[in-house]
Amino acid sequence: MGKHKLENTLNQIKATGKPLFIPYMMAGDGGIDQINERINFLAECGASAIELGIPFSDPVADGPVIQDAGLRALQNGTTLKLVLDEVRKQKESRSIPIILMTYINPIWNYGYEQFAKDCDAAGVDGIIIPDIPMEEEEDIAAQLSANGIAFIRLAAMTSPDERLKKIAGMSEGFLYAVSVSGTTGERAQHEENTLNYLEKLTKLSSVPVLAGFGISNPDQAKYLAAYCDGVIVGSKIVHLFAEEKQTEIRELIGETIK
Ligand SMILES: O=P(O)(O)OC[C@@H](O)[C@@H](O)c1c[nH]c2ccccc12
Repeated sequence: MGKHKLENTLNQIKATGKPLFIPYMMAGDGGIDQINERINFLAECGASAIELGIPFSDPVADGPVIQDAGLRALQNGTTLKLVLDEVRKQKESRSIPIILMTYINPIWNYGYEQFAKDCDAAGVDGIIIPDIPMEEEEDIAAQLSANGIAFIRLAAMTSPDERLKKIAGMSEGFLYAVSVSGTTGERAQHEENTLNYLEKLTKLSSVPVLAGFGISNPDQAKYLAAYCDGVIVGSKIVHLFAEEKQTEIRELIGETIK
């Protein structure tokens, strides 16, 4: 058994032989009252866990689709506090792990210790912070660890092997293998060396490895998932929710994990 519930849940799904599928959704896009509704919908579609984005004014890793969704969410008055309140309401009835994706600035404003406690109280299983370098993560890592929350690390294709090894060894819950160079968003195809990179990370990592960035259809998802444990899909899901194309979301997830 792994140290975190998130890792154990993902490993149980992995043991069924199906690829893991983690959809990303922007909290507050479509309204704050849609947060729990969309989480339930994605769970019912067969998602393995949910990556829930906290909108932020300066989202350096986000491509245009997610940036726009973040703007809409901010205009709806979405804040980290409101999202945690919503997620907490559903804690007892929720059957799927929740991972928060937030830049470090909103966590800093909230206070590291309070943030970690409130995440735990809301039943948040893991955290992704894309803009904190490994060298500066000690304080937030300590608070997350004290509250049993998995700190998911991001691996980059441009990192040398030594660094990848270190990141893979540190990641909790799963390892996020960023599979393009650049920001989030749909891509027609992935570079050929992505496959070697995923294979390498899968060998290095003791937690599940999921590929994310640039994936928007079941063929791409299955192609990459054959070299790791599963995929994360963001922009495509965000885009389909914004157009209220829930049926297409169901097909995308269903086709990938079938
Ligand atoms: O949108 P894409 O290309 O499908 O990529 C997933 C991504 O959106 C999601 O995981 C995410 C959204 N914002 C991020 C910032 C950093 C890392 C990851 C993310």
